[in-house]
Amino acid sequence: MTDPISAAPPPIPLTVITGFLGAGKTTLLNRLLPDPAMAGTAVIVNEFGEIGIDHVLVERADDGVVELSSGCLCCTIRGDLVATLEDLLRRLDNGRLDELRRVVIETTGLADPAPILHTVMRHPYLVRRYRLDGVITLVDAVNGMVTLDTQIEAVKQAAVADRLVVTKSDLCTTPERAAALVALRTRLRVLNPAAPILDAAAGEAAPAAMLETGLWRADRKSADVTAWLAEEAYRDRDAERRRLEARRHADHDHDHDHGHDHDHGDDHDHRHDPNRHDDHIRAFCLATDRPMAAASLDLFLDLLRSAHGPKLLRVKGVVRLAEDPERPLVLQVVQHVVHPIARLERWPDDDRRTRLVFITRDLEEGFVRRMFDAFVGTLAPDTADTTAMIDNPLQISGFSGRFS
Ligand SMILES: Nc1nc2c(ncn2[C@@H]2O[C@H](COP(=O)(O)OP(=O)(O)OP(=O)(O)O)[C@@H](O)[C@H]2O)c(=O)[nH]1
Repeated sequence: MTDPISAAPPPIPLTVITGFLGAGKTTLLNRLLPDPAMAGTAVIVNEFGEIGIDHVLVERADDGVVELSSGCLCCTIRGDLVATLEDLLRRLDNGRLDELRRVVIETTGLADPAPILHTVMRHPYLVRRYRLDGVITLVDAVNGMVTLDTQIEAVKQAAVADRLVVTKSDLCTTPERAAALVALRTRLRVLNPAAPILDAAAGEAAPAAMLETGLWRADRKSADVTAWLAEEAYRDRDAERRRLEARRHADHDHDHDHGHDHDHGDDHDHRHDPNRHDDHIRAFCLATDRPMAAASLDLFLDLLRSAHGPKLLRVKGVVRLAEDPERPLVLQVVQHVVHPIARLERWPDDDRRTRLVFITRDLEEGFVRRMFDAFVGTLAPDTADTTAMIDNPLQISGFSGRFS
């Protein structure tokens, strides 16, 4: 595997901006694009419907805009997305484009970002020329709570984000709305413990806070594994989630006892639905000191992918391979697609453990942890060890030896 750090030309960072309908994606982009830090940025917008208002707004701020107007980016025009990304490279390579320092893709409000990421990760050429920098998800301070209650897509968008941007907090001027904003931020923190939450109205959603969120720092010379994985953020997450759930249920019981009507109009009581989509989302980090054989890693991921692919919203991590422990393998998984990003030349700091961050839907941490322990050789009672799993041909689905 080649190391993209040393390969030339360096891959172009790609940022995906998601957020539910009307969350403020175009508004934020328009505010960002004139910033000198955004020079050399191409924006790919897609339209839902015929009226190209997004296009007009964005084009005013930047010439390098390509509009995709044939439908929703996630389901109908991935071919167009590939063509657009290829065309940008062509224009760069033959000098028609002076520079291409970054590509920003604004998705429709309904889009699941995974297929967009797959488009690049699975394309043999694009994956060498572009690198995913990050997913930025916008959440509306006024409507966000109800959107999260009702739309699983919105929950997934928030869960997989590298940065969360709360918009329209300037409208939270009543005590009720201010309290609802606090509750929304708490909910987002539990849903996605690692992503910083930026307040757009307070000017926090600036390029410096939102870009270069990936593994590589701007100078491309070093990888910041600790910041990328934000492993420590996951440690308190479960306790916080349990605390929140207990409070929600207590409030729910209390409201029932007092016969409250839960329809509060604009102020949207966040406590009214005990079966919220969030309860299906898990975010956790697995770590081990023990080096992992390439075949074990391969098998571990293959088993997870083949049996539970759609439940793996996002996995990212570094792996200490038994065969080459000094050069960590960096990988990223989005649903069923595994993307080994690179082999680093050395560990960037003293922490040389394998660390994998998981964001899952309807996939319990305990299940993944037990499987992981078996593959790294940390045996627990009543758990199959790696040999048993490898010896059982029924378990080996699509074994490919990818990392050996
Ligand atoms: N008060 C306030 N209004 C905002 C803010 N951000 C966006 N808006 C308004 O919210 C509305 C929707 O904003 P857009 O930027 O069009 O939202 P979008 O996410 O691009 O919308 P779609 O493309 O339809 O998904 C517009 O009327 C914006 O002016 C904000 O921070 N504060």
